[in-house]
Amino acid sequence: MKAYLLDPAVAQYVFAHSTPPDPLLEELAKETAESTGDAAGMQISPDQGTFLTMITQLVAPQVVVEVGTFTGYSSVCIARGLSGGHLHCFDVSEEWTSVARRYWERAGVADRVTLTLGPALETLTAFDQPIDLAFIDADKGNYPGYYELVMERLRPGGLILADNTLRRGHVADPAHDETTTVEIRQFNDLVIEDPRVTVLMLPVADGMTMIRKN
Ligand SMILES: C[S@@+](CC[C@H](N)C(=O)[O-])C[C@H]1O[C@@H](n2cnc3c(N)ncnc32)[C@H](O)[C@@H]1O
Repeated sequence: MKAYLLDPAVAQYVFAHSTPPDPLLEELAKETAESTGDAAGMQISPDQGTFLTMITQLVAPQVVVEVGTFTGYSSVCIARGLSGGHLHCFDVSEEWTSVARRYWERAGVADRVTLTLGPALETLTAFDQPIDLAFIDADKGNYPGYYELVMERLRPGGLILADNTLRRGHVADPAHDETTTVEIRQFNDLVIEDPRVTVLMLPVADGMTMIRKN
Protein backbone atom coordinates (compact mmCIF):
# COMPACT_ATOMS: atom_id res chain seq x y z
CA MET A 1 0.00 0.00 0.00
CA LYS A 2 1.12 3.57 -0.60
CA ALA A 3 2.22 5.45 2.50
CA TYR A 4 5.28 7.21 1.13
CA LEU A 5 5.77 9.53 4.06
CA LEU A 6 5.32 7.11 6.95
CA ASP A 7 7.72 4.75 8.64
CA PRO A 8 6.70 1.25 7.33
CA ALA A 9 5.78 0.00 10.81
CA VAL A 10 3.59 3.03 11.42
CA ALA A 11 2.01 2.57 7.98
CA GLN A 12 1.17 -1.05 8.85
CA TYR A 13 -0.39 0.11 12.10
CA VAL A 14 -2.44 2.77 10.30
CA PHE A 15 -3.73 0.24 7.75
CA ALA A 16 -4.52 -2.29 10.49
CA HIS A 17 -6.68 0.30 12.24
CA SER A 18 -8.51 1.64 9.20
CA THR A 19 -11.49 -0.11 7.57
CA PRO A 20 -10.05 -2.31 4.79
CA PRO A 21 -11.39 -2.61 1.23
CA ASP A 22 -14.12 -5.17 0.61
CA PRO A 23 -13.55 -8.20 -1.70
CA LEU A 24 -14.87 -6.33 -4.78
CA LEU A 25 -12.33 -3.49 -4.40
CA GLU A 26 -9.59 -6.06 -3.76
CA GLU A 27 -10.58 -7.83 -6.98
CA LEU A 28 -10.51 -4.53 -8.88
CA ALA A 29 -7.03 -3.76 -7.53
CA LYS A 30 -5.83 -7.23 -8.53
CA GLU A 31 -7.32 -7.02 -12.03
CA THR A 32 -5.82 -3.53 -12.48
CA ALA A 33 -2.37 -4.76 -11.40
CA GLU A 34 -2.56 -7.73 -13.78
CA SER A 35 -3.97 -5.90 -16.80
CA THR A 36 -2.43 -2.42 -16.79
CA GLY A 37 1.20 -3.06 -15.79
CA ASP A 38 3.07 -0.01 -14.51
CA ALA A 39 -0.04 2.15 -14.90
CA ALA A 40 -1.57 0.31 -11.93
CA GLY A 41 0.44 2.60 -9.68
CA MET A 42 -2.01 5.38 -10.62
CA GLN A 43 -4.79 3.73 -8.61
CA ILE A 44 -5.60 5.35 -5.28
CA SER A 45 -4.68 3.38 -2.15
CA PRO A 46 -7.25 1.50 -0.03
CA ASP A 47 -7.10 4.00 2.83
CA GLN A 48 -7.83 6.80 0.36
CA GLY A 49 -10.79 4.76 -0.87
CA THR A 50 -12.19 4.54 2.66
CA PHE A 51 -11.57 8.27 3.04
CA LEU A 52 -13.44 9.06 -0.21
CA THR A 53 -16.47 7.02 0.86
CA MET A 54 -16.54 8.69 4.29
CA ILE A 55 -16.11 12.21 2.95
CA THR A 56 -18.88 11.64 0.39
CA GLN A 57 -21.17 10.41 3.18
CA LEU A 58 -20.30 13.49 5.27
CA VAL A 59 -20.72 16.06 2.49
CA ALA A 60 -23.92 14.39 1.19
CA PRO A 61 -23.43 15.93 -2.28
CA GLN A 62 -25.98 16.08 -5.08
CA VAL A 63 -23.36 16.51 -7.81
CA VAL A 64 -19.86 15.04 -7.65
CA VAL A 65 -17.21 15.37 -10.36
CA GLU A 66 -14.22 13.05 -10.74
CA VAL A 67 -11.42 14.03 -13.11
CA GLY A 68 -9.35 10.89 -13.76
CA THR A 69 -11.26 7.62 -13.40
CA PHE A 70 -8.82 4.97 -14.71
CA THR A 71 -10.22 1.49 -13.86
CA GLY A 72 -12.71 2.84 -11.36
CA TYR A 73 -11.40 2.33 -7.81
CA SER A 74 -11.99 5.89 -6.56
CA SER A 75 -15.31 6.19 -8.43
CA VAL A 76 -16.68 3.03 -6.79
CA CYS A 77 -15.65 4.44 -3.38
CA ILE A 78 -17.29 7.81 -4.06
CA ALA A 79 -20.45 6.30 -5.58
CA ARG A 80 -20.88 4.03 -2.56
CA GLY A 81 -20.95 7.09 -0.30
CA LEU A 82 -23.74 8.79 -2.23
CA SER A 83 -27.28 8.99 -0.90
CA GLY A 84 -29.34 10.33 -3.79
CA GLY A 85 -26.59 12.27 -5.58
CA HIS A 86 -24.81 11.58 -8.87
CA LEU A 87 -21.16 11.11 -9.83
CA HIS A 88 -19.91 12.51 -13.15
CA CYS A 89 -16.63 10.89 -14.24
CA PHE A 90 -14.24 12.39 -16.80
CA ASP A 91 -11.42 10.47 -18.49
CA VAL A 92 -9.79 10.05 -21.90
CA SER A 93 -9.32 6.30 -21.89
CA GLU A 94 -12.04 4.07 -23.33
CA GLU A 95 -9.94 1.01 -22.51
CA TRP A 96 -9.28 1.73 -18.83
CA THR A 97 -12.78 3.02 -18.11
CA SER A 98 -14.35 -0.10 -19.66
CA VAL A 99 -13.02 -1.87 -16.56
CA ALA A 100 -14.61 0.83 -14.38
CA ARG A 101 -17.98 0.32 -16.10
CA ARG A 102 -17.93 -3.38 -15.22
CA TYR A 103 -17.17 -2.65 -11.57
CA TRP A 104 -19.88 0.04 -11.34
CA GLU A 105 -22.35 -2.65 -12.42
CA ARG A 106 -21.00 -5.18 -9.96
CA ALA A 107 -20.96 -2.65 -7.10
CA GLY A 108 -24.60 -1.79 -7.87
CA VAL A 109 -23.81 1.91 -8.46
CA ALA A 110 -23.99 2.13 -12.30
CA ASP A 111 -27.26 4.08 -12.15
CA ARG A 112 -25.60 6.89 -10.17
CA VAL A 113 -22.48 7.28 -12.36
CA THR A 114 -22.12 9.01 -15.76
CA LEU A 115 -18.87 8.77 -17.71
CA THR A 116 -17.81 11.39 -20.27
CA LEU A 117 -14.84 10.47 -22.45
CA GLY A 118 -12.47 13.09 -23.88
CA PRO A 119 -9.84 15.61 -22.76
CA ALA A 120 -11.23 16.86 -19.45
CA LEU A 121 -10.36 20.52 -20.07
CA GLU A 122 -12.90 20.37 -22.92
CA THR A 123 -15.51 18.08 -21.38
CA LEU A 124 -15.50 19.97 -18.07
CA THR A 125 -15.93 23.26 -19.93
CA ALA A 126 -19.16 21.85 -21.36
CA PHE A 127 -20.37 20.65 -17.94
CA ASP A 128 -23.03 23.05 -16.69
CA GLN A 129 -24.20 21.75 -13.30
CA PRO A 130 -23.38 23.26 -9.89
CA ILE A 131 -20.82 21.01 -8.18
CA ASP A 132 -20.80 20.05 -4.47
CA LEU A 133 -17.75 17.78 -4.37
CA ALA A 134 -14.87 17.15 -6.81
CA PHE A 135 -11.96 14.71 -6.91
CA ILE A 136 -9.07 15.75 -9.19
CA ASP A 137 -6.72 12.87 -10.08
CA ALA A 138 -5.72 13.18 -13.77
CA ASP A 139 -2.68 14.60 -15.63
CA LYS A 140 -0.84 16.83 -13.19
CA GLY A 141 0.10 19.63 -15.64
CA ASN A 142 -3.60 20.37 -16.12
CA TYR A 143 -4.48 20.55 -12.41
CA PRO A 144 -4.66 24.40 -12.48
CA GLY A 145 -7.08 24.23 -15.43
CA TYR A 146 -9.25 21.55 -13.77
CA TYR A 147 -9.18 23.51 -10.51
CA GLU A 148 -10.45 26.71 -12.14
CA LEU A 149 -13.16 24.92 -14.14
CA VAL A 150 -14.39 23.19 -10.99
CA MET A 151 -14.15 26.38 -8.88
CA GLU A 152 -16.34 28.25 -11.39
CA ARG A 153 -19.05 25.60 -10.87
CA LEU A 154 -18.49 24.79 -7.19
CA ARG A 155 -21.17 25.86 -4.71
CA PRO A 156 -20.00 27.99 -1.75
CA GLY A 157 -19.08 25.48 0.96
CA GLY A 158 -18.27 22.88 -1.70
CA LEU A 159 -15.15 20.74 -1.49
CA ILE A 160 -12.35 19.83 -3.91
CA LEU A 161 -9.97 16.94 -3.19
CA ALA A 162 -6.74 16.92 -5.21
CA ASP A 163 -4.55 13.79 -5.26
CA ASN A 164 -0.75 13.33 -5.38
CA THR A 165 -0.04 16.79 -4.01
CA LEU A 166 3.09 15.71 -2.11
CA ARG A 167 4.79 13.72 -4.91
CA ARG A 168 6.39 11.36 -2.38
CA GLY A 169 7.60 14.41 -0.48
CA HIS A 170 9.61 15.77 -3.45
CA VAL A 171 7.60 19.03 -3.48
CA ALA A 172 9.35 20.03 -0.24
CA ASP A 173 12.81 19.65 -1.81
CA PRO A 174 13.59 22.79 -3.89
CA ALA A 175 16.37 20.88 -5.67
CA HIS A 176 13.90 18.32 -7.04
CA ASP A 177 13.02 19.65 -10.50
CA GLU A 178 11.35 16.67 -12.20
CA THR A 179 8.51 18.01 -14.40
CA THR A 180 5.59 16.56 -12.46
CA THR A 181 7.04 17.71 -9.14
CA VAL A 182 7.39 21.25 -10.52
CA GLU A 183 3.81 21.14 -11.86
CA ILE A 184 2.39 19.96 -8.54
CA ARG A 185 4.45 22.53 -6.61
CA GLN A 186 3.01 25.29 -8.84
CA PHE A 187 -0.50 23.92 -8.28
CA ASN A 188 0.00 23.83 -4.49
CA ASP A 189 1.25 27.44 -4.54
CA LEU A 190 -1.70 28.56 -6.68
CA VAL A 191 -4.18 26.99 -4.26
CA ILE A 192 -2.67 28.36 -1.04
CA GLU A 193 -2.57 31.85 -2.58
CA ASP A 194 -6.24 31.68 -3.64
CA PRO A 195 -8.32 33.91 -1.26
CA ARG A 196 -11.52 32.08 -2.23
CA VAL A 197 -10.63 28.89 -0.36
CA THR A 198 -9.57 27.22 2.89
CA VAL A 199 -6.90 24.56 2.38
CA LEU A 200 -5.67 21.49 4.27
CA MET A 201 -2.96 19.18 2.92
CA LEU A 202 -3.32 15.65 4.26
CA PRO A 203 -0.21 13.43 4.29
CA VAL A 204 -2.32 10.44 3.21
CA ALA A 205 -0.79 8.13 0.59
CA ASP A 206 0.88 10.51 -1.91
CA GLY A 207 -0.72 13.59 -0.41
CA MET A 208 -4.32 14.65 -0.75
CA THR A 209 -5.34 18.31 -0.47
CA MET A 210 -8.76 19.33 0.81
CA ILE A 211 -9.90 22.67 -0.64
CA ARG A 212 -13.13 24.21 0.65
CA LYS A 213 -14.71 27.10 -1.25
CA ASN A 214 -15.53 29.82 1.29
C1 LIG B 1 -4.12 8.70 -11.70
S1 LIG B 1 -5.21 7.99 -12.87
C2 LIG B 1 -6.75 8.05 -12.01
C3 LIG B 1 -6.83 6.97 -10.93
C4 LIG B 1 -8.23 6.77 -10.40
N1 LIG B 1 -8.71 7.93 -9.69
C5 LIG B 1 -8.29 5.53 -9.51
O1 LIG B 1 -8.62 5.63 -8.33
O2 LIG B 1 -7.99 4.44 -10.01
C6 LIG B 1 -5.30 9.28 -14.05
C7 LIG B 1 -6.37 9.13 -15.14
O3 LIG B 1 -6.43 10.39 -15.82
C8 LIG B 1 -6.73 10.15 -17.16
N2 LIG B 1 -6.31 11.32 -17.95
C9 LIG B 1 -5.03 11.68 -18.29
N3 LIG B 1 -5.05 12.81 -19.02
C10 LIG B 1 -6.36 13.18 -19.14
C11 LIG B 1 -7.02 14.25 -19.77
N4 LIG B 1 -6.35 15.21 -20.43
N5 LIG B 1 -8.37 14.31 -19.69
C12 LIG B 1 -9.06 13.37 -19.01
N6 LIG B 1 -8.48 12.32 -18.39
C13 LIG B 1 -7.15 12.23 -18.45
C14 LIG B 1 -6.00 8.86 -17.51
O4 LIG B 1 -6.61 8.23 -18.63
C15 LIG B 1 -6.10 8.07 -16.21
O5 LIG B 1 -7.16 7.16 -16.27
